[in-house]
Amino acid sequence: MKKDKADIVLETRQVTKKFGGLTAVGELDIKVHKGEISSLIGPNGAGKTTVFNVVTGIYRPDGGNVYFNGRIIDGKKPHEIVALGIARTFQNIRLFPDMTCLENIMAGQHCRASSGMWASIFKTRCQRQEEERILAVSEDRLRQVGMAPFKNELAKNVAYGNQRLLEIARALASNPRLLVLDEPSSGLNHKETDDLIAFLKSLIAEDLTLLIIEHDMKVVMDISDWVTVVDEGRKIAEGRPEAIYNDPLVIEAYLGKEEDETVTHTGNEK
Ligand SMILES: Nc1ncnc2c1ncn2[C@@H]1O[C@H](COP(=O)(O)OP(=O)(O)OP(=O)(O)O)[C@@H](O)[C@H]1O
Repeated sequence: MKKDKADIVLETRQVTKKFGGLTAVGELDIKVHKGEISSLIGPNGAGKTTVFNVVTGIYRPDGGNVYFNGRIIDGKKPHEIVALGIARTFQNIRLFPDMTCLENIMAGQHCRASSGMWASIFKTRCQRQEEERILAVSEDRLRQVGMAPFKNELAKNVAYGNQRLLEIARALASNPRLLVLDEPSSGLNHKETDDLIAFLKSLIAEDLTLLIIEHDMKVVMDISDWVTVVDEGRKIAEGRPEAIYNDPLVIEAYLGKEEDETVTHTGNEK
């Protein structure tokens, strides 16, 4: 299927990020199309998380640009990028363990109410409305990921799979157009992974676009419309999942790093 240029939500053009003498990402071009699930895959240390950190404003690239809906966004601060419509989750769960599930989602949203002496002493009407809005959105998102019954549970007391869902709910609460997920299935069992896949696919129906780092090839094959493969910071392949799965360069990149045991080929992926 031919891809329409006008549908590109996110694009990196010649993005480079170095750490001292190490080029973690080198002259990387990736495109993410609207309404699709794109996966970024590659062996350990290939540069995937660094790409995410550049896209979400944690790092400024040393070269190249990042475009979101046609506008350059590199150099912007992480919260500015969230405000533009990109939300993310992290490889390692980053929740507030001693806050409830609902509070975790609420804490992820910035109160935009006016500040100042009077506003800080008396809650202004505007502030109250903002708090009510945040509460409603947070409850909605908790419901959406099926975690409404855990609303008042401390985050540290819910199952690992639910903690991952909670992070996604928190990202969704900022009402993104692009959701960027770093290894969302990591640590999940088969049932949780299947549920997650179904849930992520359902987000596409909501007009969202997804960019995912994923190590489990079964998940990649099942979920992706488009796959970009990086190795040592460089793009080595991109295409539909079936083509990627059979690409000799990709197979070599993974087999060459077999000891990493990062890719789970089950044989049922096709
Ligand atoms: N803050 C940093 N300082 C120095 N080197 C870094 C930093 N972040 C990443 N690197 C290095 O950059 C390279 C790419 O790392 P990155 O985490 O982006 O890879 P990855 O593909 O996400 O790996 P994994 O699959 O293991 O998470 C690695 O060699 C890593 O050690």
